[in-house]
Amino acid sequence: MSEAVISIRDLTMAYGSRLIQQDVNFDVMRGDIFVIMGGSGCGKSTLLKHLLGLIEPARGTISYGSQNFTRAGPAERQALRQNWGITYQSGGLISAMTLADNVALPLEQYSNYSASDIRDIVALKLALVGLDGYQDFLPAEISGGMRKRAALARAIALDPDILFFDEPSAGLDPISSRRLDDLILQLKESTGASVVMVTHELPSIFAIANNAIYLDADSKRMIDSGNPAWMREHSEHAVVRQFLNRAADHASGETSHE
Ligand SMILES: Nc1ncnc2c1ncn2[C@@H]1O[C@H](COP(=O)(O)OP(=O)(O)OP(=O)(O)O)[C@@H](O)[C@H]1O
Repeated sequence: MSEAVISIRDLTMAYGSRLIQQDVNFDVMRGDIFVIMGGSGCGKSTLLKHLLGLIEPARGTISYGSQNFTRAGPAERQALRQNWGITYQSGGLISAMTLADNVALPLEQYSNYSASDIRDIVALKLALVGLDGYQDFLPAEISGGMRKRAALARAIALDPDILFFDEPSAGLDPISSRRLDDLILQLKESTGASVVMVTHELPSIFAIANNAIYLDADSKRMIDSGNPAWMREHSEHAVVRQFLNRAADHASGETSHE
């Protein structure tokens, strides 16, 4: 039976007096690969920052399971955060540290594993993302796609329940992007983690997401939610159908010179 891992109720987001989105309601269910969609500037990154507790809601609540995150104190929030793995758009690896040291960082910070256990876990996580043998490389010594995968290895170091991605495939070529999609899907299957992501990569949405919301910049409301493939055909909002049908155009050829 599926259960909600994140519940958003009547969420209004604003920067000071500047309203970004109002009355947003949705649930992320366990095992979802959930995508936050919408045109540029609609508030996708802002919503992700709310989910991570980096920005506080103007109104409404964010809950993780039965815990009200919005009202939680620092200790409770920290406990919840330890169940999250986060990869930022830039990757966020520390450039002066090897991949192994980067992946070891959260383990050293938040677990009680011994040094030798940490070495084993790091090797396992790097192998899971296809970076076996790259332990001693610095981030600058590997490709962009490999850096994204290394960041993913670090995000899964503590076996999180929820993985958050901000534009995971930004800046990647289509093949690396596809490989990252496959990896996210595979990790979701093998770890049972739920995945929440912001992405502009429309082909990725159809490849891996089962659930999504669409934030509309004009009305400043979440105007649709559900399975993206279903929404592409059946959304009652033309703007949502158009947004998702662009994906088919992108996926079907490289002929556009835009
Ligand atoms: N710190 C801030 N202070 C004021 N306004 C902000 C701030 N950060 C973002 N905004 C504004 O909030 C709106 C939503 O921004 P956000 O980055 O969340 O959109 P987005 O949907 O992620 O956009 P994109 O797809 O272009 O990355 C934009 O109009 C942006 O200019």
